[in-house]
Amino acid sequence: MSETTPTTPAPADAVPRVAILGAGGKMGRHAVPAVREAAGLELVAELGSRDPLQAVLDAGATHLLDLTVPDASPDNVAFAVEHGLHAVVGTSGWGAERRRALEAQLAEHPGVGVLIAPNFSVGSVLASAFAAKAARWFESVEVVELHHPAKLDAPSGTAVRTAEMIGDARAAAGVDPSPDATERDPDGARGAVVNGVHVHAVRLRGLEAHQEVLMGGPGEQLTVRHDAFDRGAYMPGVVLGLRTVASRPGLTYGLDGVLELD
Ligand SMILES: NC(=O)C1=CN([C@@H]2O[C@H](COP(=O)(O)OP(=O)(O)OC[C@H]3O[C@@H](n4cnc5c(N)ncnc54)[C@H](OP(=O)(O)O)[C@@H]3O)[C@@H](O)[C@H]2O)C=CC1
Ligand SMILES: O=C(O)C1=N[C@H](C(=O)O)C[C@H](O)C1
Repeated sequence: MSETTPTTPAPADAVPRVAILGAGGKMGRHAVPAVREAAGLELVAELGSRDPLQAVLDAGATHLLDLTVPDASPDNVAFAVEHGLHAVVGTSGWGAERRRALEAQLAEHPGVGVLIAPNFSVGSVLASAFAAKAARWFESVEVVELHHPAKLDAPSGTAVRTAEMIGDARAAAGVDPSPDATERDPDGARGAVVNGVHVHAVRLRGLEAHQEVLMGGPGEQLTVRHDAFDRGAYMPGVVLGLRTVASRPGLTYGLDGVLELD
């Protein structure tokens, strides 16, 4: 076993030495060549569910890329933070409670950066930002996310993030909740309600990852739609996240912060 366990986080100007967790998964199989070929990044470990987390330290990694499953991701990230590794997280399922626990841990490890990116696609991040900007001007807003049937979670992390942004923007603007005359919904046909926004999840063979934000006012509608057809769409965001996370200590939630869209 190696003695290379870093306890001091790697500085922002050091070349990130990246361990990928979930390297054999659908995202991981794209991320391995993307990281390997990216200038200024070094791929030091490709790990799956059978590998112990210690293998990350044995490889001398300074950065963890987590592309696993919602049940495993919090422990993986906690392990990284505990050992002074920066982490970029694409795995979904990072609700407010998990993020609060992570922030508490990060407060004990100053200098460690974690980026949780519900979506690495620049187009998707822009679509959510546009929708959040527009939503205050419409009476009604609903989110529909559509994914492949192997997806483990619902609603998608992107839809949750989008609804959070929309609900926050509408609240800040003092907009009334979307009118909704449904008093009884015994079968849940109106979907989940996230931050006051109805979110609907479709799982369908043939789909990859798609989202529509439907906004309606008297006599008009605006739809903001994004489609990811291939997991290659996420790789520029993955690489950008790995290159910048060390310069952002603490928790960054959403690639929009990294793209400086505000
Ligand atoms: N942020 C974004 O832009 C995107 C996020 N995602 C999210 O990323 C996650 C992964 O998606 P996807 O690649 O499609 O999923 P897959 O099911 O294809 O892959 C998941 C991988 O995680 C591995 N794994 C499971 N548990 C562990 C563990 N404890 N330690 C290490 N590896 C583990 C599995 O390894 P093994 O095969 O060895 O069991 C598997 O290879 C999902 O949460 C998905 O929603 C997806 C697309 C874009
Ligand atoms: O599982 C997926 O496929 C995706 N997961 C992420 C999510 O939950 O939002 C990102 C994208 O939608 C693809």
